[in-house]
Amino acid sequence: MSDNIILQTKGLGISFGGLHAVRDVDFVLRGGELRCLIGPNGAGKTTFFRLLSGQHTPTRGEIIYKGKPLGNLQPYQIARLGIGVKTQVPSLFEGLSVFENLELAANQTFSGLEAVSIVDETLERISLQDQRHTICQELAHGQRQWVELGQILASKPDVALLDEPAAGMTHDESLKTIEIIKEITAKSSVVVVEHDMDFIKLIGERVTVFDRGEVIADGTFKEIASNPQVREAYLGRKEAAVA
Ligand SMILES: Nc1ncnc2c1ncn2[C@@H]1O[C@H](COP(=O)(O)OP(=O)(O)OP(=O)(O)O)[C@@H](O)[C@H]1O
Repeated sequence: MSDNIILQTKGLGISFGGLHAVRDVDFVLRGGELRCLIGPNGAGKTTFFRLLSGQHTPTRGEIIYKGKPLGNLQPYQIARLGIGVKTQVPSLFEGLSVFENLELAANQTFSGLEAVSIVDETLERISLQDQRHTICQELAHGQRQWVELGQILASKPDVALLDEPAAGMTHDESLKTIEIIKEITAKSSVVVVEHDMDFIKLIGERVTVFDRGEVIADGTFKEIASNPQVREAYLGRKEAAVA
């Protein structure tokens, strides 16, 4: 892997009919990096995320993971290669406990006592030690999101793709979520897709901005917040201004 690049796209694109939802995207994620993807509604963030996770097949370009083209793999095959995904659609086993859900995730990579010890450690990191035997369907919204992030923590993938991990959370829950994401980054390179600017500002890491399917800016939050093209992309759609 040159320059510690773990995941890369070259000229990546997908069209739906005549609409270029993602167009000619060159993207580089390095080992240990936490990258945020933002953009106004319809910018192509989720579509790009789905291309990376195998939920969509590119119509152009390629995705290179650990130096090799991914090809047209199914999501489960991509997961087996070490790319963990948290989508907006809940993926918990509702009738199982928090512990059991985390154990299933840990067992993707670890077994026996090691897996159990990783689950214990994960319960602490997501602050749900007291809910270890609670059935997931009884959890509050924020806690469910944390169990899903805990599944990523427990399986320790090489790359973690997180789509709107703080959706529907209170401010305090979002702060806890940022802590968990930083814990994930200790073991995995992470991509976070998010439309909430305050959340991105609080994460305080490098940001890539999408608009109309293309990358229009890349840099620190401060850099992208003062970028005229980024401000135009947001303000032009009468959405929240970049703070
Ligand atoms: N399966 C699909 N078929 C047709 N058009 C699609 C499909 N998925 C996405 N699109 C279109 O592609 C464009 C990009 O959508 P996408 O959901 O990726 O944007 P986004 O940046 O994630 O926006 P949001 O923040 O609103 O979720 C939009 O115009 C959307 O309507």
